[in-house]
Amino acid sequence: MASPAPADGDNGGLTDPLLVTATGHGATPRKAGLGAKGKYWVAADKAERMAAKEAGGEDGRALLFRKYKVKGGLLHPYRLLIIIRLIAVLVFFAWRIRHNKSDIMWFWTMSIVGDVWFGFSWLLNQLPKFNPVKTIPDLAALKQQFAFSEGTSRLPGIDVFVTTADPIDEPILYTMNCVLSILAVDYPVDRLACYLSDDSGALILYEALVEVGKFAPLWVPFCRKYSIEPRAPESYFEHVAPPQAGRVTQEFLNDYRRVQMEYDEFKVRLDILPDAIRKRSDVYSSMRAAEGDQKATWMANGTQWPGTWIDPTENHRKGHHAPIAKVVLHHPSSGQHLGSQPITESNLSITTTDERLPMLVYVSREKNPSYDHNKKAGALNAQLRASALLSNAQLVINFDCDHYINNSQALSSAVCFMLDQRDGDNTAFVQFPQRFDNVDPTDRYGNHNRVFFDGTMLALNGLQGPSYLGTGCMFRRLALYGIDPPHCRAENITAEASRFGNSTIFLDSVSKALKNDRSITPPPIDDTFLAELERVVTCSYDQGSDWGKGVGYIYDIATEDIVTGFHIHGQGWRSMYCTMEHDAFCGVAPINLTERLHQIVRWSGGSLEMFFSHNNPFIGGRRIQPLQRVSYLNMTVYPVTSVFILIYALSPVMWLIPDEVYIQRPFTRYVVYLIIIVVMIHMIGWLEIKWAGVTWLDYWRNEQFFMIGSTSAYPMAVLHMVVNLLTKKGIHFRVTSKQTAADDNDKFADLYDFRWVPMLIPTMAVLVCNVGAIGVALGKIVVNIETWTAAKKMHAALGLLFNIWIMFLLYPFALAIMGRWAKRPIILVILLPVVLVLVAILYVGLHILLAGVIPL
Ligand SMILES: O=c1ccn([C@@H]2O[C@H](COP(=O)(O)OP(=O)(O)O[C@H]3O[C@H](CO)[C@@H](O)[C@H](O)[C@H]3O)[C@@H](O)[C@H]2O)c(=O)[nH]1
Ligand SMILES: [Mn+2]
Repeated sequence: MASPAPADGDNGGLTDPLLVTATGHGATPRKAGLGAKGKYWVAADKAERMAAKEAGGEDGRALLFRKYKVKGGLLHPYRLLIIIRLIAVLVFFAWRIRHNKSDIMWFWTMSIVGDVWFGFSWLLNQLPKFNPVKTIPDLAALKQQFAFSEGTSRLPGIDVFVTTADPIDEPILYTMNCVLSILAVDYPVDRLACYLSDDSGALILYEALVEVGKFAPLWVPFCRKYSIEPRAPESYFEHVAPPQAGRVTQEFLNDYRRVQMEYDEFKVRLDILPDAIRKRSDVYSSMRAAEGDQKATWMANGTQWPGTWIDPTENHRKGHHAPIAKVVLHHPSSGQHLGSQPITESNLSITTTDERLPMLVYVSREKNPSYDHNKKAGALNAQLRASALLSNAQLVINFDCDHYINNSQALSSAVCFMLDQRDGDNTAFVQFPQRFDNVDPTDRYGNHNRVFFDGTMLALNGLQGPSYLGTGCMFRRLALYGIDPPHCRAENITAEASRFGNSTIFLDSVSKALKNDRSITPPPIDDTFLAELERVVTCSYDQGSDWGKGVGYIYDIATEDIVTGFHIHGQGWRSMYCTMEHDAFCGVAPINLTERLHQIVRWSGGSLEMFFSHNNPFIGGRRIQPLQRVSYLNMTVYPVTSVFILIYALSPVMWLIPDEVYIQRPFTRYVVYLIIIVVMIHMIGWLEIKWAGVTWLDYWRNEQFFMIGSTSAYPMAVLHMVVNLLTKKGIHFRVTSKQTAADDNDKFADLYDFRWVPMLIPTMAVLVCNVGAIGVALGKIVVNIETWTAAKKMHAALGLLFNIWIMFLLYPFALAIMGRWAKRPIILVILLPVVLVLVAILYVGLHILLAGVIPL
């Protein structure tokens, strides 16, 4: 699991998360010893450190992170190999063009186009990786410079946003665990606020938050007192070994049991919420039935819920309801809680522990069928505005509801980058890698995406910075507002209503943000203030302003993340990648193939949409560095590659043609050249996985999933895009289901739950085509073994190599269609040869039967 079991030792049984050395992620334990720096990295900021030391930190700011580059011994061969391959590819093209001999000329021409595209897209992908940089926060320096204790702290405020869109598809328990992990994070409570955006407008989510407000007064001090990790109770109780009597103090044992019991009760209360709300509503509604009221949904205080009702009616359904903003836990300085007393009067034996909690706010923006809600970006922008009115923190960070804080130091770590004396002020956002703890042990569908998170992103970190990836990313509020970075900011910027919308309080908050003149405590929350809070989350607020265009998260695209990051980079800001030895955040990934592919369609579709928008990397983003631009180009056009891959993968169909046909002559040479440049890709990949610190399995899964995606989701996205260009219809945001196959006994039940969707037809076609081709090839060999020349046998063998390679790449897909049978992959190993032999026999039989009729 995500965190190494820390429950032994004598400080109440817990270790300092910063000192944890054995890194772990998901179910696959990583090789120990890779450490923070890894053995292939060396310090890259010695000179800077020396200079800072000599200057004696005159500007009062320390170096708050360390920078590492890849060791010369690995970096130089890596770069050299890239150059050699580039030359090899060019030579290969020249050779092909000079030997333009083929049995099917149109196919030859197409394959040349395909090869040129492969070469080009490889270059787009490879060039930005020339100079990977790893940056690691120096928390000790931060703690030394900025006092953490309340009252004296000079740390900037952080507003944390959580988004949820559905209480069923996105289980409430996950969302509440996310919220609890935020409330318990190690950061000054008066400088932290948590906002939950609920796009379903369901009372149940609000009441679940109220329950959190009752359980948190126990959970948070418990975490603080014993330095609990992770601070999401579900993960803590489920995955961390329980303390054993005798090995920990009695006090810890007692507190642990107490908190665990209360947590179980908290879960029960969450479970009965739907029933409780329904029963209460029935009672109230029957009392009011005489007054002719509809069957409303009622809150505990006897008022009607302004959001979605259990029995939806006009103005009270998911896509149509009033704006709601409710403070669940007030700012600690106000010293009041919302009617909710902590569960018991006598808490833990927490005499010395700080019991205060950060502010917690529920927001459900208004919904109306006549407005476009702009999906997640719309929700985040509503939170951005609501939080500006209440806490207006300098920094904001957002989480998907299925992610939680796994390392309580994560927020402070991101702050290290923002406050660093080097480029801190020009850093717009700090992105963390995404980690998942529900992925099957061998990561069948490449959910961990290590090659991307640990390779590509470190590469970008050496340029202008990683792209924004949607969750676990801390922003500077001003950067999100579309303000230029300090190094190129105009003087006297004013907050205009035409740009930010016409709320005076909001505009005032922008001016304050610009002057960095904020107060820690929120304004008094009276009725006028609450009305304004709700007004900034109405549908119409965005209208006629720059929200979603140059202000806030960007609209009109299936994926707001890449484009929002692009826009910010385009203004000249930089970003930083924050890797921590003990993973900062952890989330849930779709391990079901169909769900996973839907997610991929959205991502790749969003990329293409970006390419065909004014945010196209060729024309947009005026201050983007050249190589960073190349990388954005790669991120937006990569799905196109799949069209060529799909054609190639279907080409073995040629085995069915009776004659010998060669796409390129001389064939043997062609294949040998091809093998050389393909092998070189993997040699580069091999060096890459070394510096990225990922395993061969990670690399291989990545290759496999790219093949599966290239025959399903990516071409689907391309198709979507074509339709989109013709009809102007965007891709629908289908929230990734967090639970499909429910099975209490099998954590990975989803893996074996296979559902057909049309986009899988090409994948199936490729599989059938390759199995058929290998079978027919075997048959041909049997029939012709006597007559074939050595050269011909060689050609057959080389052709087959390609087919077999495709089969290996499609292996996870083959497992997917086996459904539950895939629990024993051995079946496939037996079944496949049987099928191949059957096809071969069929071919031989047909050959004998029809010998005189048609030439086979
Ligand atoms: O109308 C909407 C739709 C989605 N969401 C939220 O958006 C988040 C991401 O949705 P999810 O279905 O979980 O998407 P994933 O594919 O798991 O998310 C990945 O891909 C998204 C981009 O497509 C990124 O924004 C995410 O951060 C990234 O984790 C969730 O918290 C949702 O509740 C909303 O708030 N409102
Ligand atoms: Mn998700």
